[in-house]
Amino acid sequence: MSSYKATTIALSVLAVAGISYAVYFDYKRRNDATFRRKLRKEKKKVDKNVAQTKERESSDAVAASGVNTESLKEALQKIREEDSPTTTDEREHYFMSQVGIGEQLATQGPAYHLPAALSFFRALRVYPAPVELIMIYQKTVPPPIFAIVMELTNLDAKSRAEGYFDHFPPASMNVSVDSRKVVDVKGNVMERKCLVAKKDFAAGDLIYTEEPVVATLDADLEGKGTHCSYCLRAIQEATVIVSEASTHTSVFCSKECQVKAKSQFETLLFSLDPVLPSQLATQTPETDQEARKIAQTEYVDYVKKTTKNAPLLVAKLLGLQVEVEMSKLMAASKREPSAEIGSEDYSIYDHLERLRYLEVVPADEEHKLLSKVLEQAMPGLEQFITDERYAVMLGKMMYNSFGVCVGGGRDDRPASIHRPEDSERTRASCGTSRQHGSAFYQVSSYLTHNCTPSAQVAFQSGTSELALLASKDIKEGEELTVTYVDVTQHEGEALADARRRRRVELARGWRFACTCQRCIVEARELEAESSEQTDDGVGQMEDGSKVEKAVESFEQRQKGGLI
Ligand SMILES: C[S@@+](CC[C@H](N)C(=O)[O-])C[C@H]1O[C@@H](n2cnc3c(N)ncnc32)[C@H](O)[C@@H]1O
Repeated sequence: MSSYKATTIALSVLAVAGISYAVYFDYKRRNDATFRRKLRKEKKKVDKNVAQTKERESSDAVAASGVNTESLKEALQKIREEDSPTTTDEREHYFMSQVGIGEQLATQGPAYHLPAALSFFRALRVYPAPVELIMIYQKTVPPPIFAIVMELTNLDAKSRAEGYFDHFPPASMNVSVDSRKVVDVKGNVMERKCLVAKKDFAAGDLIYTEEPVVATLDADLEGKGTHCSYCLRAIQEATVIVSEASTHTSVFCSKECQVKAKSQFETLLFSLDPVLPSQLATQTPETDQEARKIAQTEYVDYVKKTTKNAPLLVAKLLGLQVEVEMSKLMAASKREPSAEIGSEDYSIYDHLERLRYLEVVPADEEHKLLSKVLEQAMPGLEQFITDERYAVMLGKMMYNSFGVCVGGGRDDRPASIHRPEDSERTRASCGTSRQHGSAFYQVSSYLTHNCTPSAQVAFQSGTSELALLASKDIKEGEELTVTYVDVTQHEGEALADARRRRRVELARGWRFACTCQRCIVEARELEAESSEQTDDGVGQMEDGSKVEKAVESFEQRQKGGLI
């Protein structure tokens, strides 16, 4: 039996590898660090292999295949423009036929190396388990062809990574992401990403509105019947839709919110309904309903007790990802949060991957309880979120989420049960202590902080929809900034105290020392005013860990009555 036939047989077995693989297929292909590590490792091996092969084969034969980076880029572009199969059946059929074509062409000599590799590459693009497939290719596809497949894979990954900010944010939002150099109080130059205006705005103008990717009510409001669990809107008792079966006691303001919540996270996390549509359900083992309910109840009890919102944002993001993959599988719905990004090539995964995050150590039980919920809903799904991945996702939500303050916020939010340094902080101009819930937004997560901001976040529609309003006249190309914390100088508060309060809050929540003009000017003023030490220790820090140390020492000094 030829090695090529072996490829077909091995692949036929793998092609029915199971639905759970398919569900997070795209996710793995794009974001799995192990996959990428393996790719790099494979590439090294392949480069070595190719070098040896090249020595063996006549240079004429290699040249005959006509392969160079430019021709590969051109071929890649053409493949991208081709229609991709959408349903599972179509994918399977497309996959098998491309492998078949690749095998045929591979026997035709060096002149056909490139077309053969292109077919194998097409098959790889739609295969649910790319790592396994590459390993099979490595054993069964002739080395020069395999080398081309790997080169195509690397070029594909590289160009996707580089092209992201050409498509994001969508043009309709009038903003773009830019890298800007900033100088801190010590004169150090740093670079950071920020949002800039793509046209002029007058003070008071609406710059854009943005729906959250995921949002969650504060724990004390969840299930109380006063706010919608999906859009966070305040609701009248008469209009409340109670989801009786929800283990999270969710309530909704409308049928629409209920339906969206159900498809995005309720089904997976807080219900006993099947996660897979009936057409696919036959392919997964039966789940134990009682065990599923217990897992959900334990998880809900935990998140209510911890009163932090980031764990639920992570869980809901997972729900959303499962829904997106399911929709793709079913080809039943085109809904994807990334549709706004303006290119089918990019999705929410690409966005999440690029976000910076806080390094956090999640409570041990938090990840275990969520894993159990996933496992009980769809065995195998828990593997989707490793310890490391969970910590990163949690750090991303903690670093990037906004506090939703409808109508200026509320006065009855329970005080945090955590130590100040462990209390969760969201970017909320009214202060996290007055918010109704937390939400994560794709575009707004790039808004930087300024103590005299150029824009302001508002929730005008009374829901978690974020509106960015110009606080002053803004010129095209100018950085858009908001306040992450309350930057007002309270009545009776000295300038130095107000400055220190907001900077400590920024350092605790986001581990940075604010470099804005107001902070710099005030520092100079305070220095000039008094010969006393005006530095709070927070302003001199260059990296997160040092900022944290400064905060600690600041707190100790505060406790000791030194400041
Ligand atoms: C909350 S993060 C999110 C940024 C973006 N989503 C990302 O992932 O790259 C914003 C970061 O920009 C930097 N930054 C924002 N405003 C700043 C300011 N006024 N002074 C210094 N650094 C600032 C800090 O490092 C801060 O943590």
